[in-house]
Amino acid sequence: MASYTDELVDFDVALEKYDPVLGFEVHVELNTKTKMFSSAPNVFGDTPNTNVTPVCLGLPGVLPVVNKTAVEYAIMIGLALNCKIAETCGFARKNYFYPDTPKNFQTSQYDDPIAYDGWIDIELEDGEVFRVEIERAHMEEDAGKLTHMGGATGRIQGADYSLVDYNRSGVPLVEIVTKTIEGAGKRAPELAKAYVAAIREIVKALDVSDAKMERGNVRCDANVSLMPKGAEKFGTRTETKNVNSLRAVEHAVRFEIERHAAVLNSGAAIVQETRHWHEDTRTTTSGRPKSDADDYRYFPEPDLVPVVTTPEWIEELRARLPEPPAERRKRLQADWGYSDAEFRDVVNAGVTEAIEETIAAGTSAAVARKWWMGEIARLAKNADVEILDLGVEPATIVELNSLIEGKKINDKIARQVLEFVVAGEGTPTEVVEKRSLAVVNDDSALGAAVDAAMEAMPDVVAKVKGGKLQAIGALMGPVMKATRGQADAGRVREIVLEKLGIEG
Ligand SMILES: Nc1ncnc2c1ncn2[C@@H]1O[C@H](COP(=O)(O)OP(=O)(O)OP(=O)(O)O)[C@@H](O)[C@H]1O
Ligand SMILES: [Mg+2]
Ligand SMILES: [Mg+2]
Repeated sequence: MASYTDELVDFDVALEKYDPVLGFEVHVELNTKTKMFSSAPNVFGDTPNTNVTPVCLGLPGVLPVVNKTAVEYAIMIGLALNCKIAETCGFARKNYFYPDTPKNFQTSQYDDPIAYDGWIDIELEDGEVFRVEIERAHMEEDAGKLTHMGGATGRIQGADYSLVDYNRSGVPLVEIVTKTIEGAGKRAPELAKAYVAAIREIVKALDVSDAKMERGNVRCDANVSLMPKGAEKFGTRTETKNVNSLRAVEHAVRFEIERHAAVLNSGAAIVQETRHWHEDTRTTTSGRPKSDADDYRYFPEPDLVPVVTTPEWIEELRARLPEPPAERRKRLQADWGYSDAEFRDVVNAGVTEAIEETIAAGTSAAVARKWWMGEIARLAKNADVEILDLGVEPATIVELNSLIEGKKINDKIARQVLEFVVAGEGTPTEVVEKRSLAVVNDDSALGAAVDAAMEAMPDVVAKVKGGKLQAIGALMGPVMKATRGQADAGRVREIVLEKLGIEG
């Protein structure tokens, strides 16, 4: 048994002595209507054990059938990752015993993955583009979901009993495996996060997965090892399983680097094993030992025919690929004329599509950003929800903007109108009507308010008469008050000048 230490070495100190090597296995759940090898529905969140057929339960005598759409999605993922696509490939049985796998094997691919030898470019914060090479992307099926109940910690070892939901059993997966990644140095945690974010972005853009990490649609196993600087041979890796958020991927890699360094510094050896990630303590704990040649007793699946891909089919699928997300982002930023910081904020706020739709519906890029990143973001923050969860439609922004441009309301009132729209009071135009919020620019109403203000402030009037036109500003307060903020300021100024017989 290996010796462990709870000690950690400071990250920067660790990296003075060691070079990290990384490798990622990302499982992507496909959003096909049915499962990988059966007609059971592939739906998240249904009552446990309702979306199951004898095939996903592995009952005796059943025969699997490959889901063609799942194969197409796997090919599309391969193409998006610049992989070669196999002309023929088959499935294999990966044998292991665990209650989440009723067949006692997982149908996967072994030495002939559908896609192999690819790469993606990852842009790091320092602007450097880091190329991550893809070893393979292969098809397989998901296991059922175990929920560990009771016990002191609620974790596997501490649980009193476990529940299993086979709805997830047989859901189509694509596992994307990177080659070993060297040279990231201190940027290893950042690269880990950026890599998984890029994969998520790609499968989302392809629309082959719901890509929600919190639902487990995209799950990352992070392999980490350290080798002394200058060494040629890689160190022993650990594999932290099922890291399910971008932040967690970053933290898990960082933690393992700090932990490996401490173990190595103490003179002990790293044990090749799986590790569990704990979000609450931001630490990993030991899972099960795992050798490279883990004896899964892989053998070809006898019940499935090989998958044959024709060049025509592949080209047809290639034609379905969307613009690569990274290129799309560059194009949008250039089209919209946003600074790097402005664009980054928009991306981080998750409103890129909303802004795109708002512009398409008829506003300038500047106006779209002003609303989404300004007032809408503020309302979302106050309500403690995501911006998109407020449910503001691009059409609402276009309507508000045209009300402003048509001088029907001013900016300040427009912000109030938006609040009422968000509260469900109707469209901007309806709110303006219902609440009588339109700008007051008819001269009789404004004239009376101006008269009252001038009468109340004779000294201001004297200054204006004396040529200090900027003193008119002082009259604006009472006029706005009299019109509940709805006066057309430009028209007020004109009326004052008219009344005093001054040429504007
Ligand atoms: N010394 C190492 N340090 C860091 N990463 C490594 C090292 N050796 C291999 N890796 C990476 O670990 C990952 C191994 O994934 P792979 O799916 O091939 O095998 P596995 O983890 O043994 O099997 P399984 O799919 O059953 O988990 C790859 O991304 C590989 O590049
Ligand atoms: Mg693995
Ligand atoms: Mg793997």
